[in-house]
Amino acid sequence: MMRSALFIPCANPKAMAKAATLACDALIFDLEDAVGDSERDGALARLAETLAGDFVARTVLVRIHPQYLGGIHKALSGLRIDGLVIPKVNGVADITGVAHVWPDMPLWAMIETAQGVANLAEIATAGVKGLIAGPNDLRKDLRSRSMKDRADILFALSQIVLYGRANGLSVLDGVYNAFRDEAGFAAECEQGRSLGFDGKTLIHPAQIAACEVAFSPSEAEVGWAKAVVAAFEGSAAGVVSVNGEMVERLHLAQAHWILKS
Ligand SMILES: CC(C)(COP(=O)(O)OP(=O)(O)OC[C@H]1O[C@@H](n2cnc3c(N)ncnc32)[C@H](O)[C@@H]1OP(=O)(O)O)[C@@H](O)C(=O)NCCC(=O)NCCSC(=O)C[C@H](O)C(=O)O
Ligand SMILES: [Mg+2]
Repeated sequence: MMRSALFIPCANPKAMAKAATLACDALIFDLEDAVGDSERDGALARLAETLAGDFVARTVLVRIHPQYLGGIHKALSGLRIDGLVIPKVNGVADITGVAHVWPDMPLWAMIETAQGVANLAEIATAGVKGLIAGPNDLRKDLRSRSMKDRADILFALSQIVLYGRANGLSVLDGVYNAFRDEAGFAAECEQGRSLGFDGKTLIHPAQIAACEVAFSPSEAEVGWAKAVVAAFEGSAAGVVSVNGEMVERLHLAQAHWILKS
């Protein structure tokens, strides 16, 4: 399960000091956009030091800057990293280039350019473990304006889910920039969950709790799942009725998935 994945800017000593204790599903240590050019060496050294410690989060990812991959590999190889996040993936070459330098490392592709969306079919079959939406870069590339309910990038979000699911990959929604806007964030989590995303990338620790609630089954979903399992118990029927609704065996599989989540 990866419901919540928090970006930690490696150039920020206070944020890095908090990383070990943050109770999100995944941490994404960022060496790309959250690090200024003059901060690069210090950020990398701080990350190497931090990765030597333990974390409450189950999964530790590093978002690389492809331009500096050689130095990043040299500084971090042998340290605990569960996967690399590749930003601005336009096509398969962006993935094979990283895999060549860092073989056997699980890779995640950020889909945040027009080319990335257009080439999703090849990116999703290039051996990556997951896809991550990047709404900020995507809007920049598309020259779109942020619209209500993300109407301007909805097609891309749905394509990310579609190609991810078709290839058995994890799919994470993009960040919500207004980190003090709790209601707006909750609504966007709800939308991401409804679109089919497994979880969401975050920029602030205050977003973790609400995100985990949104991407976990609701009480109503658990109630429905239990009722479906009960309805099929000891029954050989292909279809039954639960609370006035048709339920088929495909719903039983869905119910088991909800109860397992
Ligand atoms: C957005 C922020 C710059 C806000 O920071 P700040 O004003 O310092 O917030 P607070 O005062 O509320 O912070 C309270 C304390 O929490 C720590 N903190 C804040 N954010 C994080 C974090 N992400 N991880 C760990 N700790 C964090 C602060 O240091 C404060 O500590 P203390 O003073 O000791 O109490 C900031 O939240 C931030 O930088 N967020 C992450 C930004 C980032 O990583 N950006 C890159 C990834 S997002 C992206 O690239 C999108 C994608 O690619 C796309 O295209 O869409
Ligand atoms: Mg981006």
